[in-house]
Amino acid sequence: MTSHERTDDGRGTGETGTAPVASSEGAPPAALPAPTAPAAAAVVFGPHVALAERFAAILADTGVSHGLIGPREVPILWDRHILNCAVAHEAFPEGASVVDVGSGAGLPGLALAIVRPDLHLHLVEPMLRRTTWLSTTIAELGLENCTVHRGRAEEFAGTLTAPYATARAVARIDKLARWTFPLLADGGTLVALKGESAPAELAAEEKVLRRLGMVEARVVTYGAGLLPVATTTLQVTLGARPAPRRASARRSGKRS
Ligand SMILES: C[S@@+](CC[C@H](N)C(=O)[O-])C[C@H]1O[C@@H](n2cnc3c(N)ncnc32)[C@H](O)[C@@H]1O
Repeated sequence: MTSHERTDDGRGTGETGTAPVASSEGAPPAALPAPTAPAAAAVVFGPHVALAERFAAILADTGVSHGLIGPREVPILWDRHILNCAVAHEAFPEGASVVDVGSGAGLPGLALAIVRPDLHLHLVEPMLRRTTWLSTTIAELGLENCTVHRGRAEEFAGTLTAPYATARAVARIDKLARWTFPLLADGGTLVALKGESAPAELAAEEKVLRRLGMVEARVVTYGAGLLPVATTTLQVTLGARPAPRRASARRSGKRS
Protein backbone atom coordinates (compact mmCIF):
# COMPACT_ATOMS: atom_id res chain seq x y z
CA MET A 1 0.00 0.00 0.00
CA THR A 2 1.47 3.35 -0.98
CA SER A 3 1.08 6.47 1.08
CA HIS A 4 -1.84 7.58 -1.09
CA GLU A 5 -3.81 4.43 -0.81
CA ARG A 6 -6.28 4.14 1.95
CA THR A 7 -9.45 2.29 2.24
CA ASP A 8 -12.72 4.06 2.88
CA ASP A 9 -12.59 3.12 6.53
CA GLY A 10 -9.40 5.12 6.90
CA ARG A 11 -6.98 2.23 7.41
CA GLY A 12 -3.57 2.37 5.82
CA THR A 13 -0.56 4.58 5.80
CA GLY A 14 -1.95 7.58 3.94
CA GLU A 15 -0.93 11.10 4.63
CA THR A 16 -4.08 12.73 5.83
CA GLY A 17 -5.48 11.89 9.23
CA THR A 18 -8.97 10.43 9.21
CA ALA A 19 -9.67 11.17 12.86
CA PRO A 20 -9.07 14.23 15.00
CA VAL A 21 -5.47 14.24 16.05
CA ALA A 22 -5.15 15.04 19.72
CA SER A 23 -2.13 15.53 21.92
CA SER A 24 -1.50 13.20 24.85
CA GLU A 25 -3.47 15.65 27.07
CA GLY A 26 -6.46 15.34 24.74
CA ALA A 27 -6.21 18.96 23.53
CA PRO A 28 -6.24 19.61 19.77
CA PRO A 29 -2.75 19.91 18.27
CA ALA A 30 -1.33 23.40 17.93
CA ALA A 31 -1.36 25.05 14.52
CA LEU A 32 1.93 24.90 12.66
CA PRO A 33 3.40 27.35 10.17
CA ALA A 34 3.03 26.21 6.57
CA PRO A 35 6.31 25.25 4.91
CA THR A 36 7.67 27.60 2.27
CA ALA A 37 6.38 26.82 -1.20
CA PRO A 38 8.96 25.00 -3.34
CA ALA A 39 9.94 26.33 -6.78
CA ALA A 40 7.59 23.79 -8.38
CA ALA A 41 4.60 25.57 -6.82
CA ALA A 42 5.10 28.63 -9.02
CA VAL A 43 5.47 26.39 -12.09
CA VAL A 44 2.32 24.40 -11.35
CA PHE A 45 0.07 27.17 -10.00
CA GLY A 46 1.39 30.08 -12.11
CA PRO A 47 -0.70 33.19 -11.37
CA HIS A 48 -2.63 31.29 -8.67
CA VAL A 49 0.38 30.50 -6.48
CA ALA A 50 -0.54 33.05 -3.78
CA LEU A 51 -3.94 31.37 -3.39
CA ALA A 52 -2.24 27.98 -3.16
CA GLU A 53 0.03 29.38 -0.42
CA ARG A 54 -3.06 30.56 1.45
CA PHE A 55 -4.52 27.04 1.13
CA ALA A 56 -1.27 25.57 2.51
CA ALA A 57 -1.45 27.97 5.47
CA ILE A 58 -5.06 26.97 6.20
CA LEU A 59 -4.20 23.26 6.01
CA ALA A 60 -1.30 23.77 8.43
CA ASP A 61 -3.52 25.81 10.76
CA THR A 62 -7.16 24.70 11.01
CA GLY A 63 -6.54 21.60 8.86
CA VAL A 64 -4.41 20.32 11.74
CA SER A 65 -6.33 21.80 14.68
CA HIS A 66 -9.65 20.45 13.31
CA GLY A 67 -8.14 17.02 12.71
CA LEU A 68 -8.35 16.94 8.90
CA ILE A 69 -4.65 16.29 8.52
CA GLY A 70 -2.07 15.04 10.98
CA PRO A 71 0.70 17.41 12.15
CA ARG A 72 3.30 15.13 10.58
CA GLU A 73 1.86 15.99 7.16
CA VAL A 74 2.68 19.68 7.48
CA PRO A 75 6.37 19.48 6.43
CA ILE A 76 5.31 17.50 3.33
CA LEU A 77 2.19 19.55 2.54
CA TRP A 78 3.44 20.81 -0.79
CA ASP A 79 5.09 17.83 -2.47
CA ARG A 80 2.97 15.03 -1.05
CA HIS A 81 -0.39 16.76 -0.95
CA ILE A 82 -1.02 20.07 -2.71
CA LEU A 83 1.29 19.64 -5.71
CA ASN A 84 0.67 15.91 -5.92
CA CYS A 85 -3.01 16.72 -6.47
CA ALA A 86 -2.68 19.92 -8.52
CA VAL A 87 -0.55 18.41 -11.30
CA ALA A 88 -3.41 16.05 -12.17
CA HIS A 89 -5.39 19.04 -13.50
CA GLU A 90 -4.04 18.16 -16.94
CA ALA A 91 -6.50 15.26 -17.02
CA PHE A 92 -9.47 17.65 -17.29
CA PRO A 93 -10.50 19.68 -20.34
CA GLU A 94 -11.42 23.38 -20.24
CA GLY A 95 -14.59 24.09 -18.27
CA ALA A 96 -15.18 20.53 -17.07
CA SER A 97 -17.29 19.62 -14.05
CA VAL A 98 -15.49 17.20 -11.73
CA VAL A 99 -16.86 15.28 -8.74
CA ASP A 100 -14.21 14.74 -6.05
CA VAL A 101 -15.37 11.75 -4.01
CA GLY A 102 -14.09 11.60 -0.41
CA SER A 103 -12.62 15.09 -0.56
CA GLY A 104 -11.49 15.15 3.10
CA ALA A 105 -9.21 18.18 3.43
CA GLY A 106 -9.97 19.24 -0.16
CA LEU A 107 -7.48 16.86 -1.76
CA PRO A 108 -7.56 16.80 -4.69
CA GLY A 109 -10.68 19.00 -5.03
CA LEU A 110 -9.49 22.33 -3.64
CA ALA A 111 -6.01 22.03 -5.18
CA LEU A 112 -7.69 21.51 -8.58
CA ALA A 113 -10.14 24.37 -8.03
CA ILE A 114 -7.23 26.72 -7.26
CA VAL A 115 -5.00 25.73 -10.16
CA ARG A 116 -7.90 25.67 -12.66
CA PRO A 117 -10.58 28.34 -12.07
CA ASP A 118 -12.31 27.16 -15.26
CA LEU A 119 -13.20 23.79 -13.67
CA HIS A 120 -16.18 23.29 -11.37
CA LEU A 121 -15.46 21.01 -8.43
CA HIS A 122 -18.20 19.10 -6.63
CA LEU A 123 -16.72 17.99 -3.30
CA VAL A 124 -18.52 14.91 -1.94
CA GLU A 125 -17.73 14.08 1.66
CA PRO A 126 -19.89 12.31 4.28
CA MET A 127 -18.38 13.68 7.49
CA LEU A 128 -19.94 16.89 8.86
CA ARG A 129 -16.72 18.05 10.50
CA ARG A 130 -15.00 17.85 7.11
CA THR A 131 -17.78 19.46 5.04
CA THR A 132 -17.95 22.34 7.54
CA TRP A 133 -14.19 22.85 7.24
CA LEU A 134 -14.39 22.62 3.43
CA SER A 135 -17.14 25.27 3.24
CA THR A 136 -15.26 27.61 5.57
CA THR A 137 -12.04 27.14 3.61
CA ILE A 138 -13.77 27.77 0.26
CA ALA A 139 -15.21 31.01 1.64
CA GLU A 140 -11.84 32.04 3.07
CA LEU A 141 -10.12 31.43 -0.27
CA GLY A 142 -12.91 33.17 -2.18
CA LEU A 143 -13.32 30.19 -4.53
CA GLU A 144 -16.41 30.41 -6.69
CA ASN A 145 -15.95 27.13 -8.54
CA CYS A 146 -16.70 24.65 -5.75
CA THR A 147 -19.87 23.07 -4.36
CA VAL A 148 -19.80 20.95 -1.20
CA HIS A 149 -22.16 17.96 -1.02
CA ARG A 150 -22.45 16.18 2.30
CA GLY A 151 -23.06 12.44 2.01
CA ARG A 152 -21.62 9.21 0.70
CA ALA A 153 -21.02 9.02 -3.04
CA GLU A 154 -23.62 6.24 -3.35
CA GLU A 155 -26.32 8.61 -2.10
CA PHE A 156 -25.88 10.96 -5.05
CA ALA A 157 -26.60 8.49 -7.85
CA GLY A 158 -29.29 10.07 -10.00
CA THR A 159 -28.94 13.57 -8.52
CA LEU A 160 -25.31 14.48 -9.22
CA THR A 161 -23.87 13.81 -12.68
CA ALA A 162 -20.65 15.04 -14.27
CA PRO A 163 -18.35 14.05 -17.13
CA TYR A 164 -15.44 13.54 -14.69
CA ALA A 165 -14.92 12.14 -11.22
CA THR A 166 -11.75 12.02 -9.17
CA ALA A 167 -10.62 10.61 -5.83
CA ARG A 168 -7.46 10.09 -3.80
CA ALA A 169 -6.90 7.68 -0.94
CA VAL A 170 -10.55 6.65 -0.71
CA ALA A 171 -10.92 3.03 -1.84
CA ARG A 172 -9.59 0.41 -4.25
CA ILE A 173 -10.54 0.95 -7.87
CA ASP A 174 -13.33 -1.66 -7.94
CA LYS A 175 -15.14 -0.06 -5.01
CA LEU A 176 -14.40 3.42 -6.30
CA ALA A 177 -15.90 2.42 -9.66
CA ARG A 178 -19.10 1.21 -7.99
CA TRP A 179 -19.37 4.53 -6.15
CA THR A 180 -18.40 6.90 -8.96
CA PHE A 181 -19.72 5.31 -12.19
CA PRO A 182 -23.35 6.16 -11.26
CA LEU A 183 -22.23 9.80 -10.96
CA LEU A 184 -20.60 9.85 -14.41
CA ALA A 185 -22.34 10.89 -17.60
CA ASP A 186 -22.14 8.51 -20.58
CA GLY A 187 -18.56 8.44 -21.83
CA GLY A 188 -17.39 9.96 -18.52
CA THR A 189 -13.99 9.33 -16.94
CA LEU A 190 -12.88 8.54 -13.41
CA VAL A 191 -9.40 9.96 -12.73
CA ALA A 192 -8.22 8.09 -9.62
CA LEU A 193 -4.99 9.33 -8.01
CA LYS A 194 -3.46 6.00 -7.15
CA GLY A 195 0.31 6.19 -6.93
CA GLU A 196 2.51 3.34 -8.00
CA SER A 197 -0.16 0.69 -7.38
CA ALA A 198 -2.15 1.89 -10.42
CA PRO A 199 -1.00 -0.73 -12.96
CA ALA A 200 -1.41 -3.60 -10.49
CA GLU A 201 -4.88 -2.46 -9.44
CA LEU A 202 -5.93 -2.18 -13.06
CA ALA A 203 -4.61 -5.64 -13.87
CA ALA A 204 -6.37 -7.14 -10.85
CA GLU A 205 -9.73 -5.45 -11.41
CA GLU A 206 -9.97 -5.05 -15.18
CA LYS A 207 -12.66 -7.71 -15.57
CA VAL A 208 -14.79 -6.17 -12.84
CA LEU A 209 -14.34 -2.71 -14.33
CA ARG A 210 -15.42 -3.95 -17.78
CA ARG A 211 -18.49 -5.56 -16.25
CA LEU A 212 -19.32 -2.20 -14.64
CA GLY A 213 -19.15 -0.43 -18.02
CA MET A 214 -15.51 0.53 -18.58
CA VAL A 215 -14.49 0.74 -22.23
CA GLU A 216 -10.99 2.12 -21.79
CA ALA A 217 -8.39 2.39 -19.01
CA ARG A 218 -5.09 4.23 -18.95
CA VAL A 219 -2.34 4.78 -16.42
CA VAL A 220 -1.15 8.39 -16.79
CA THR A 221 1.58 10.11 -14.78
CA TYR A 222 1.86 13.86 -14.15
CA GLY A 223 4.61 16.01 -12.67
CA ALA A 224 7.57 13.78 -13.60
CA GLY A 225 10.78 15.81 -13.39
CA LEU A 226 8.98 18.48 -11.40
CA LEU A 227 7.93 16.70 -8.21
CA PRO A 228 10.08 14.34 -6.13
CA VAL A 229 7.42 11.67 -6.76
CA ALA A 230 5.25 12.03 -9.84
CA THR A 231 1.49 11.55 -9.55
CA THR A 232 0.22 8.35 -11.12
CA THR A 233 -3.44 8.22 -12.05
CA LEU A 234 -5.65 5.40 -13.19
CA GLN A 235 -8.14 6.81 -15.69
CA VAL A 236 -11.18 4.70 -16.42
CA THR A 237 -13.64 5.73 -19.14
CA LEU A 238 -17.22 4.53 -19.43
CA GLY A 239 -19.08 3.69 -22.59
CA ALA A 240 -22.59 4.83 -23.45
CA ARG A 241 -25.16 3.11 -21.28
CA PRO A 242 -28.32 1.67 -22.76
CA ALA A 243 -31.27 4.06 -22.56
CA PRO A 244 -33.72 3.04 -19.83
CA ARG A 245 -36.78 1.22 -21.20
CA ARG A 246 -39.92 3.32 -21.15
CA ALA A 247 -42.16 1.78 -18.50
CA SER A 248 -45.38 3.50 -19.65
CA ALA A 249 -44.92 2.24 -23.21
CA ARG A 250 -44.33 -1.29 -21.93
CA ARG A 251 -47.37 -1.17 -19.63
CA SER A 252 -49.75 0.08 -22.36
CA GLY A 253 -48.28 -2.28 -24.92
CA LYS A 254 -47.74 0.70 -27.26
CA ARG A 255 -44.84 0.67 -29.60
CA SER A 256 -42.85 3.83 -30.10
C1 LIG B 1 -8.36 8.72 3.69
S1 LIG B 1 -9.44 10.05 3.44
C2 LIG B 1 -8.78 10.82 1.98
C3 LIG B 1 -9.13 12.27 1.90
C4 LIG B 1 -8.55 13.00 0.70
N1 LIG B 1 -9.10 12.52 -0.55
C5 LIG B 1 -7.02 12.92 0.67
O1 LIG B 1 -6.48 12.39 -0.28
O2 LIG B 1 -6.40 13.41 1.61
C6 LIG B 1 -10.91 9.21 2.78
C7 LIG B 1 -12.09 10.15 2.72
O3 LIG B 1 -13.14 9.47 2.04
C8 LIG B 1 -14.36 9.73 2.70
N2 LIG B 1 -15.29 8.63 2.34
C9 LIG B 1 -15.32 7.37 2.82
N3 LIG B 1 -16.31 6.66 2.24
C10 LIG B 1 -16.92 7.50 1.36
C11 LIG B 1 -18.02 7.36 0.45
N4 LIG B 1 -18.69 6.22 0.35
N5 LIG B 1 -18.36 8.43 -0.30
C12 LIG B 1 -17.68 9.59 -0.20
N6 LIG B 1 -16.63 9.78 0.63
C13 LIG B 1 -16.25 8.75 1.41
C14 LIG B 1 -13.96 9.79 4.18
O4 LIG B 1 -14.91 10.48 4.97
C15 LIG B 1 -12.64 10.53 4.08
O5 LIG B 1 -12.78 11.93 4.16
